[in-house]
Amino acid sequence: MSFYTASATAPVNIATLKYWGKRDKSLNLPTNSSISVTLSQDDLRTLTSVATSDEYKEDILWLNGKPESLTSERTKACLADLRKLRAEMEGTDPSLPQLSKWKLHIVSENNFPTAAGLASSAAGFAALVVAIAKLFKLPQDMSEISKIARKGSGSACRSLFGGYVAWEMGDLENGEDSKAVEVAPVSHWPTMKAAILVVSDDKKDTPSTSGMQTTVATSDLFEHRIKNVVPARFEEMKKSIHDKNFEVFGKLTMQDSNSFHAVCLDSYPPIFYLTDTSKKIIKLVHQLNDAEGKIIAAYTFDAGPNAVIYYEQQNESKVLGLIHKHFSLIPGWDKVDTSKLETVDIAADENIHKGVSKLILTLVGLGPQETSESLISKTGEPLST
Ligand SMILES: Nc1ncnc2c1ncn2[C@@H]1O[C@H](COP(=O)(O)OP(=O)(O)OP(=O)(O)O)[C@@H](O)[C@H]1O
Ligand SMILES: C[C@@](O)(CCOP(=O)(O)OP(=O)(O)O)CC(=O)O
Repeated sequence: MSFYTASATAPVNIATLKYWGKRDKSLNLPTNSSISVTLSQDDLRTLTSVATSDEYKEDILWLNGKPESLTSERTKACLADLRKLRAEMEGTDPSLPQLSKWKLHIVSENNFPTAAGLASSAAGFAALVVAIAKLFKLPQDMSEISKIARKGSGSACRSLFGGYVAWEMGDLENGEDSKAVEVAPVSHWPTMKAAILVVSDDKKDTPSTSGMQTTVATSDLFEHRIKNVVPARFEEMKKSIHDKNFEVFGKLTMQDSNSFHAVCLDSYPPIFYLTDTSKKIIKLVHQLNDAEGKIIAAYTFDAGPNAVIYYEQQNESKVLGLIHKHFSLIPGWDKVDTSKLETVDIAADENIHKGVSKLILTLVGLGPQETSESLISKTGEPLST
């Protein structure tokens, strides 16, 4: 029996300029370009192992220990593209094993809640595509591979790079120019940190895909957003990253989160992702920035109520001081010497912590990594971990 295997890890990314709207649903082509920060895999990551053998009977995926369907059009599109690239290599070099014709066994684990608005689909599809690209020894660069991950989940294309990443929407109908590119590596601005307040890790109400479709079909504000707001913001945000200008970056990040949730509300029927707790957190961040007289913290919310608060290392004592004042009772403080945090005198509803289940403290991080750690046995079954 012939057996080949490879494993890769991939990070979560949280957009600071949101992707919301598709111009082509099957190719996952967006109506606007977007920007994100890749988060450290020490805290949030997917590990995916893939194996192929001439004896496997079917493609199988085990996600977090359970068999998961591989029949979705999106996953099929990713596997078909990867096999096509491998088949091209085999066509030019007949000595290569015919991996493109064999079935795949895939074992994947997320070290954080799946489908809870923490971008599991982004890390998941990025890890899947990178692991198979390694297995097939594909020569394509990460931007090329990002076009395949994009077909799995739009935001996944941005998880192909570390640091600061843009997804250029492109304008070709076949999507060949709709790809992720690096804006700047982690080393350019390594002091960017993120505090994630997990407001709910239940599965969310309106999935991103259907939410976007409703918005594109019904919101007038959305037209304004994609034509008049995002194009200039995309350039300004890239510049703020190049300049390491947190004041500009933070303001644009908060404005874009608000703009995205405004078009959700303007959809018909309206889509609500922010909860009362999310709104109270927004208010706290504005109060902190007002008290400082400048922007030192910036919130952003995806298609769910969880708050991601970006800040720079040099302001950690103040930003975490505020968060600790209100959320000291929730788990997630083990990495911090809380006695050293600044006392920040900003009041909020005394029960605000009850809406939050945990805190994840993380920072900007690297892109996908090949790893020798494997989740799959020689017989192609998940290894118990
Ligand atoms: N490790 C993985 N490997 C393959 N697919 C995955 C993996 N993790 C998640 N997915 C896919 O992504 C789906 C979850 O995507 P969904 O968009 O609902 O949630 P999310 O990505 O956590 O939230 P959001 O996109 O709003 O941040 C899962 O049901 C699964 O199909
Ligand atoms: C609000 C967002 O997080 C939406 C992400 O949407 P998805 O990438 O999950 O959508 P699909 O392409 O349909 O899989 C904003 C963002 O990440 O840019």
